[in-house]
Order: sequence, then structure tokens, then C-alpha cells
Amino acid sequence: MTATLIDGTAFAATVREKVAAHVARLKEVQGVTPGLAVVLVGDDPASEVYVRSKGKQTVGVGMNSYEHRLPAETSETELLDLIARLNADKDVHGILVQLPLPSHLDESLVINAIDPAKDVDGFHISNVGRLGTGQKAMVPCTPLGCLMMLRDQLGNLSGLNAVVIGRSNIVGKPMAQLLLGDSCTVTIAHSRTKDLPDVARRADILVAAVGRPNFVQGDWIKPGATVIDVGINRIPAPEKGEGKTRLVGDVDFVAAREVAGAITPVPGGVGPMTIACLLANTLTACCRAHGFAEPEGLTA
Ligand SMILES: NC(=O)C1=CN([C@@H]2O[C@H](COP(=O)(O)OP(=O)(O)OC[C@H]3O[C@@H](n4cnc5c(N)ncnc54)[C@H](OP(=O)(O)O)[C@@H]3O)[C@@H](O)[C@H]2O)C=CC1
Ligand SMILES: Nc1nc(=O)c2c([nH]1)NC[C@@H]1CN(c3ccc(C(=O)N[C@@H](CCC(=O)O)C(=O)O)cc3)C=[N+]21
Repeated sequence: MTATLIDGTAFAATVREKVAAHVARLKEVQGVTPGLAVVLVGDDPASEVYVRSKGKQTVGVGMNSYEHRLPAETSETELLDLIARLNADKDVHGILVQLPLPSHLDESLVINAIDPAKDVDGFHISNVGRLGTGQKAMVPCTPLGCLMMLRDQLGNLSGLNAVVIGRSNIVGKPMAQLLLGDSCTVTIAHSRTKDLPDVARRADILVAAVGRPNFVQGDWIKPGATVIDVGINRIPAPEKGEGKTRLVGDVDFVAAREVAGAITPVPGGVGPMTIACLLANTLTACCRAHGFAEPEGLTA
């Protein structure tokens, strides 16, 4: 059996359409345009690409995009000053500080300086606590996108065994919280997990967020399982020419698609959904800030 491909590119386009329709209504009825500020410190080329793509898509759904590019040697005080200004700016409903930050800047300190109501990444300690206690939160974009695809694919997730490989604050942990929120039986695996292949084989839902190319093997997958590949790994692709690279996930896709029931590809899976969910979160933050009705189907 060959697995169903979960088309993240197409799904993300439907999310953006919903966001765009809601934004158009807000502008017409309320005279309010949601705004997203993205802050990039330094000139990491991969981050450059993502930030540009975010800016384009933000404008594409009718929202305002504010890009702030700061030099790598920006001081913590300068960055905190900018965040304070964005917190106070009523035209800015969402703030995203692109990670990783240069090593002289304290990531937790910077993230926790963002107004939690504008924290569209969902990384602020108050949003993390809210998610963990089942209170209304801003939910991290990547796990939110994964949850949307899982609900669409499987309907009700209740009672399913979910295994998340990876325990980072930005993907693994919030993913586990969301799956628990949908009443899955959740296991979080990581680099110290014993017998990882056996743990993975129990999963009806397997989420790989490891950061190692083709790490999850075909025979780690329970036949019929739904596999979500979060990994974005750039590897050499000499077949495309000297010095060329290509993107692969954390799952050995060719082997896995023969065993899984459904699987997300890389590229074209979780990545596009992450950006679509960032736009959805900005719209949600704008609606909450103004006391407007929230969009349906775009939150956890
Ligand atoms: N598609 C998207 O939108 C996004 C994709 N990503 C991608 O997802 C991947 C994960 O990102 P992120 O969570 O930030 O990564 P981190 O490096 O922060 O976390 C990786 C996790 O994988 C675990 N791990 C590493 N090696 C092994 C191993 N041999 N066996 C089991 N577990 C292991 C680590 O365990 P331990 O904690 O024990 O060290 C850690 O918990 C990356 O490829 C990243 O590029 C990230 C964000 C968004
Ligand atoms: N504060 C913050 N929030 C983030 O959400 C955040 C971040 N920092 N730092 C970096 C990671 C990574 N990330 C991705 C987003 C989109 C794609 C994406 O669209 N990928 C395309 C391919 C893009 C390409 O070709 O390079 C795909 O998978 O199809 C990938 C990765 C968000 N991150």
C-alpha cells in the first residue's frame, strides 16, 4: 500500500484563503487591518528567505507587514527597545522575532519581552503556560499546522497513540500538548529514549521533529500510521550539479510511504502550513485585541 500524501502546500492555500476572506471583512466592517511585525537580527541566509516569504504572504492575505532588519551586532537593549515600541504600536497585532538569535542575545529574555497578546509564535512563557493548562493561548505555528493536518486527515484523534520525536520548546513540547488536548495518548521521545524504533512502532500518529535527515526508518512505522515530518534539512545534491543542495525531512520518505497510511512530504508539508498558521495567529491576535469574533477553524 502506498500512503496518502498530505498536501501541505494545498492545505496552506486554503488556510490563507480563509484568513484573507476574514481580513477583507475586518477592513470593510471594522476599518481595521491586522499587522504583523517580523524582526530579523543578523543576516543568516536561510532566515532571510523565510522572512521574505512571510512578508510576501502577509501582504498577500491583505494584512500589513512590517519588517525590521537589525545588524548582527545589535545590543540586547536596542532589541528590547524595538520590542517595546512594537508592543505599544496599535497597528501591530503580531510580533515575531526570527530564531535563532546571535549568541550574545538571550532568547528567553527577548521572547518574554513581547506582549503575550502579540506573541504570534506562542513562545512567551505565559502562552506556554496557558497551552499547558488548557487556557486560551497563542499556539506555536508549526505544531498548530501539524494539528490541523492531522484533524483533517483523521477526524477525531481521541484515544490514538501519538509519538512525538523531539522535545524542543518550539516544536516537540507544544506538539505533545496539542495532541494531549485532543485526547491522544502521548509519548515524547528524544536523544535519550531507549529502543526508539519500538516506541515509534506503537504510534498511530508519528511526528518527527529531530533535525536529522532521513532519520526515521521505514520499519519504525506502524502499518497505516499517519506520519508528520517536521524536519527541514538541507543536504548536498550532487545529482543536481556541483555545490547544489536539496531539502529532506527527518523521515526516510521513500521507505515510509510504503508502510504509512498517510504522510507529509518535505518540502510541501509542514513548512507551508507553518507560515499559513502565522497569518492565522496574527488575525486571531487582532480579533482578540479588538474584541471581535475570532475566525473559526484557525485556532487550536
Ligand atoms: N517545518 C517547519 O516549519 C519547521 C521545521 N523545523 C525543523 O524541525 C526539526 C526540529 O527542530 P527543533 O525542534 O527546533 O530542533 P532541536 O534541535 O531544538 O530539537 C531536536 C530534538 O530532537 C532530539 N534528537 C536529536 N537526536 C536524536 C536522536 N538520535 N534520537 C532521538 N531524538 C533525537 C533532541 O533530543 P534531546 O532533547 O535529547 O537533545 C531534541 O529534542 C529541524 O529539522 C528544524 O529545521 C523547525 C521549526 C519549524
Ligand atoms: N520565531 C521563529 N518562528 C518560526 O516559526 C521559525 C523561526 N523563528 N526560525 C526558523 C524556523 C523554521 N521555519 C520554517 C518555516 C517555513 C518553512 C517552509 O516554508 N518550508 C518550505 C520550503 C522552503 C525552502 O525551499 O527553503 C517547505 O517545507 O515546503 C520552513 C521552516 C520557521 N521557523
